[in-house]
Amino acid sequence: MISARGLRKSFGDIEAVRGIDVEVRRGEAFGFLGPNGAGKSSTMRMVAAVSPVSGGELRILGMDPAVDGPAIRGRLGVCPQEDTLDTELNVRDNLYIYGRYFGMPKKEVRDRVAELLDFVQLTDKADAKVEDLSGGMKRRLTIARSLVNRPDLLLLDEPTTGLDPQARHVLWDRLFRLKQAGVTLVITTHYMDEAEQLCDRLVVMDKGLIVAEGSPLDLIREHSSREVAELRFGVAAGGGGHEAVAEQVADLGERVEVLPDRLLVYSADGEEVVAKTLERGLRPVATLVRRSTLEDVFLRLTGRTLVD
Ligand SMILES: Nc1ncnc2c1ncn2[C@@H]1O[C@H](COP(=O)(O)OP(=O)(O)OP(=O)(O)O)[C@@H](O)[C@H]1O
Repeated sequence: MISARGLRKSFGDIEAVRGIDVEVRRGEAFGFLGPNGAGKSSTMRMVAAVSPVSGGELRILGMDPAVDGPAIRGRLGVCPQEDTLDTELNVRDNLYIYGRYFGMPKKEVRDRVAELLDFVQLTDKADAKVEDLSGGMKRRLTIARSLVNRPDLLLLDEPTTGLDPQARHVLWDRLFRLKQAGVTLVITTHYMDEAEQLCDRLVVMDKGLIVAEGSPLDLIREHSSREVAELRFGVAAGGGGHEAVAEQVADLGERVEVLPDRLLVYSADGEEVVAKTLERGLRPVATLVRRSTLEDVFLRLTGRTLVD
């Protein structure tokens, strides 16, 4: 569906995307995971054929965006980072106008709008003003709008940023259903839980480059341990702070990361790390044992957290 080789994007001196290779296959949910400024949106805008490629090669649905931009845009669904709904129009008309824009006959658009309102669970809001919708409803309406032309490929730029947990879950459920219906999804996110929930495969981006690629599970297996023991010490406990304690527990795991407020000890058995820490007379004020996540993968590969 998408094939990129050495893809680049520059804005003057700023190199937002510095040569990336990506293959997105039909029917998969593919993610671009990375912190703010990693180059995800810049990549997405090139894939949406709305921002010219600065270097390398890009094919979308087998076409070259420099030549076939309008044809590509006609077959894509795009859900941008910011809602760009028409606040003058009600919910139904936001979809209707969009369908007409694609040149669909009136009757067909009306049927499609009804179908989409049902899909995004906004049928009872059809006559409501956009400004009266919650953030989650607006996002769902934006997704419905991006589906008007029955795209094979749907691009979602940070679909759940700013939504509360419940609204995020509702949205994830809708996206999951789209995937089941055979729509290829490309998602950018800086939420590792979103990437884990939705993506079959993903690339981890940092500073315009891809630093890792694979399924969420493979990436975790490859770059992290099974479990992580998080140890938080009081300021006085270690004398030299978490750095000093880190040296005393370094042999308990495969690796230790020192964050400003806690230590992360990577090991196959986190409970054992906690037990041995206590045996050594160290007294953390809080402990937590959890499984490794994509956040740990990102920390391992870049030395930073996704929200840095
Ligand atoms: N139109 C633009 N003009 C100048 N610089 C830009 C432009 N768009 C993006 N950039 C810069 O390119 C880099 C990558 O930005 P981009 O928006 O692609 O990252 P991102 O991973 O999507 O981050 P975010 O999550 O904040 O959207 C950043 O340094 C950004 O400031």
